[in-house]
Amino acid sequence: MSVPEEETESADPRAIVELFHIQRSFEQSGGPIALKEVNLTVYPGDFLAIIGASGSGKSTLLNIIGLLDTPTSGHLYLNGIDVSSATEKSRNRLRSAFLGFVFQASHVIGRDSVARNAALSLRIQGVARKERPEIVGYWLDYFGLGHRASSLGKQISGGEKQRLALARAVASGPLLLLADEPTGNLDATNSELVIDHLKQLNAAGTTIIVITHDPTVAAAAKRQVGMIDGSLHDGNPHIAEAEQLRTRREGSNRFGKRRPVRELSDLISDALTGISTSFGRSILLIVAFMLGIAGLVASTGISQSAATQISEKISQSALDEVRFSKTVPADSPDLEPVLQWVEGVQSSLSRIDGVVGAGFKSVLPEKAMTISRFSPLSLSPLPISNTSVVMVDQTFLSTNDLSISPTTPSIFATDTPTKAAILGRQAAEKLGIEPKSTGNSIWVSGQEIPVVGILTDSPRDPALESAILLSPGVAKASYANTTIVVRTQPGYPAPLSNVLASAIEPGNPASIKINTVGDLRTLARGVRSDLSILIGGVSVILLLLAMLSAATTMYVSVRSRTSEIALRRALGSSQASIASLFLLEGGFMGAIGGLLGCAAGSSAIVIICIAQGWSAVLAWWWLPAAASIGLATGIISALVPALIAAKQNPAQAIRD
Ligand SMILES: Nc1ncnc2c1ncn2[C@@H]1O[C@H](COP(=O)(O)OP(=O)(O)OP(=O)(O)O)[C@@H](O)[C@H]1O
Repeated sequence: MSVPEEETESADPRAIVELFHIQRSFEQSGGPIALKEVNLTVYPGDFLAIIGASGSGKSTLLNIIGLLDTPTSGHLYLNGIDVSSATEKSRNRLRSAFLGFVFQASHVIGRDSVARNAALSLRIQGVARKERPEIVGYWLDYFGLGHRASSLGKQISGGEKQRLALARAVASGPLLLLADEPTGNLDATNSELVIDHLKQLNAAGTTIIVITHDPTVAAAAKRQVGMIDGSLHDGNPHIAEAEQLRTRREGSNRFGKRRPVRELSDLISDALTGISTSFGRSILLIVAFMLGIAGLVASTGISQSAATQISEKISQSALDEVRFSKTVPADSPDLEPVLQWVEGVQSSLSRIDGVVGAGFKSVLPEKAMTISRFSPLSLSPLPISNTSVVMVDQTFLSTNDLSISPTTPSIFATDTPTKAAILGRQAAEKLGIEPKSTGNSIWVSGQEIPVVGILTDSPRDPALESAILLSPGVAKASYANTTIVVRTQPGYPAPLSNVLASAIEPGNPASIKINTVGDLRTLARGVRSDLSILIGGVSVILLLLAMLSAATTMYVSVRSRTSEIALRRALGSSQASIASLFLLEGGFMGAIGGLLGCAAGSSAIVIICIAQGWSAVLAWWWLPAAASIGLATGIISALVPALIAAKQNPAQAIRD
């Protein structure tokens, strides 16, 4: 923007507003040249009416004087300061310190009280909380609204709203009051009231520029200028007792100079009011965050509880158990040689110090046999699935602390040809066999096998409670995963694991794979992390969905609050404080969702653990962690809506 040197020098130090060759063109956005070479000087104490036909450029001029819009070229001075190229930040500060606005629409915030609406400009200006009631009280009384102070903005009449807009505009003590069609929406009586108030304010020292179609308003002003097609007519400077009036601004000056204070509590209370206004919308968002975070908490807690459970059981076995397995060649799947090998191993182990007993366990692949409750000949078989089938021997049963009802049967010895089955508690349930009933049998690959007992508890190997245990000989073949579980005296597993392989297979110790409990601990950790990855993954997806829906809802909310945002900007709110308002709203909803999610997730953990008979793992720090995650996700989802709100053009938004 280039301005001739002499014009810059000609700035009149007594003027409150000076415009030199101001142009505003909307040609780039397909619009007209709204202002052409406008020159205007306004002195303190002036009451200037700008009159003109619709579309002549009045609002554009007022927006430029009010620093809501920038001219395409020309120079603008406010109170002697060249603001033509002022930064966004100083324009905000100048608006808040020097200017008051009244628009055709009163832009009263319906959900806030009348007093809170009137205090908006003071909050933005940074007037301390404790000083506000006196100022607000004075101006509400001045405009005849003292008795409505605690009513909601939406409860007062149109005339009262416009007087409230006047109170809000002058409460911050502006040097210059800009009014854009202030009586445009009012009936004759209310228009008269507003005109009287404008006159009184001017008489008390407030400089006023009003744009209007209304001849009564124009007549009330001390000076009128016409606007035709973007040019001012009779816009010559008119000095109105400038020096006396400069010192006569009674109402605005009565409260003296104030040091601005940024009250965080204002931002917080604005954000909370925003949340409570659209209560239903806020509740839905909070529930969305709650579900995501409840899932995260539950996944952490359930996987930790499960892992603790497994670890406890493994720790029990840690002191007195070694497992080893031998790979059976795939081309020799016959059971007989395996059983002979097991017997040989058992007899050599019985000579080793510290060995209490060595049981045999072979997990049979599900596909190798069909299991059903009834004879496949009498009924079409309804094979059960997802149940592991394990072949075990007598020693395994007696050395693994199993609780079997009615009693531990002795017919599982490897040298006894008897075929029998013991059903894990959960497998019996699946097959429809009552725990206390006797004389049952099941069908395994077409042969009837009597059920000799129900396994009610297996603390060392909990997986057996959902398995079917068969005696040796039921299956025709053995399979690759045959394990010998050696129960030792306490403290023996470690030294034994070093010597077992060569004691059993002196010729080929490498064919024996020893599993110490340490390996199982790694397995338990693996189980825990797999479980938490699975549940945690689902929760993260839930949380992302919550963020997406929060972002969409907040975007809609920004769109519906255009007028409020524009008003705040007009009163001097910075882009950053508009953005922080929405970020804080998102953050609050996220944090509340996080706290509720923590409560819901912890309850889920407790319920699941009680049902499983586990001890629940809960930690106090989940509460602050969940609140922080909620806060962070809430803020992240509010980012885009907050940026959109902050970037809103106030001049455009006021028109909308
Ligand atoms: N953001 C914009 N983009 C394009 N054109 C615009 C924009 N703002 C204003 N205009 C145009 O500039 C011209 C002047 O508009 P302005 O609103 O200042 O007139 P006005 O005298 O205040 O009219 P009214 O009395 O009806 O409010 C109009 O032709 C208008 O369409």
